[in-house]
Amino acid sequence: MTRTVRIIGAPTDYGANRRGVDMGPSAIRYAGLADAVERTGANAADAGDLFVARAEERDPDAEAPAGDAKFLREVEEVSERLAEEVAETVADGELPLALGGDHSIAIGTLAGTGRDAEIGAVWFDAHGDFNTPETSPSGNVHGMPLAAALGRGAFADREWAQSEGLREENVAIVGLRSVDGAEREALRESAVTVYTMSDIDARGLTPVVEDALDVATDGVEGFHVSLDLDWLDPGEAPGVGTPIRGGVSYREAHAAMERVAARDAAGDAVLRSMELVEVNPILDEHNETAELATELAASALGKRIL
Ligand SMILES: NC(=[NH2+])NCCC[C@H](N)C(=O)O
Ligand SMILES: [Mn+2]
Ligand SMILES: [Mn+2]
Repeated sequence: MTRTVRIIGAPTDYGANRRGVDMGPSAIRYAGLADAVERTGANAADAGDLFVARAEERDPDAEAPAGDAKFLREVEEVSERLAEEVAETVADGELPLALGGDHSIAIGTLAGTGRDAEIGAVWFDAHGDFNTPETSPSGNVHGMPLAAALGRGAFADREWAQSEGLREENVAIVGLRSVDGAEREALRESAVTVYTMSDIDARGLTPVVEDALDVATDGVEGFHVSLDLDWLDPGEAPGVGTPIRGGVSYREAHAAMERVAARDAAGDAVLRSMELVEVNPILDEHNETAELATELAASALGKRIL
């Protein structure tokens, strides 16, 4: 049976400090995402963009009180819409491919994909995104979605943010190289598995990604792949808001996505949902980061060289 990939745009920048990332879905579509998906042998169905109130219409009083996250009410609205759409897509037997927008959209994706099943997640990112409103130095929600989905800190009583079927034991972060002080402590005492850039340097990419996939597929029905384009080195992916030197190469990124596809094909726990986030076309060079996002999605969905 041919798989259908439903493309869902979430053009938001409420979780980040930078304008422009809300144009990510347009840039990724312009780079040829639907065609690239179809060349993997899947059907591509584009569900269009979710409604996101324009930043110009932001309520100036929406700025969070000290110690809370910025634009959390706006993030909640977008998350609820996205969760609904993702849950519906999964219920229809299709694979949701969400396009950010900043990484706060993962709150909605994970809430939706974890609604009626035990799931795992692999987080390909330079950052841990494990802050909470209490620990965040910036107040930006794109540094918090993993903690939010797991109901940590101030997210404990925010049900909309939580992913019912996701447990820390089934979460793996790959390629971490930028982490804040209190975020580091939180990661250390959590049950999340972290593979840093040093682990990739010491062991090589493939075994690290295989281990991460073991974590994310252990005893669950399916796994989510969250791909923050700042996971790659800024030389390969310049169009991101929070670039960090020393990221993975073009080839390593493709190799990782090919491991995802292989694990999906093995069928013990299938690829259930995916998202491409943090592409900022204003900071990009000739749309190369959006093109890269498109290529990497194709590799994760089974595109092969031969
Ligand atoms: N998804 C991202 N690009 N996150 C960047 C987070 C940066 C920083 N750790 C913060 O919490 O503000
Ligand atoms: Mn990041
Ligand atoms: Mn991120």
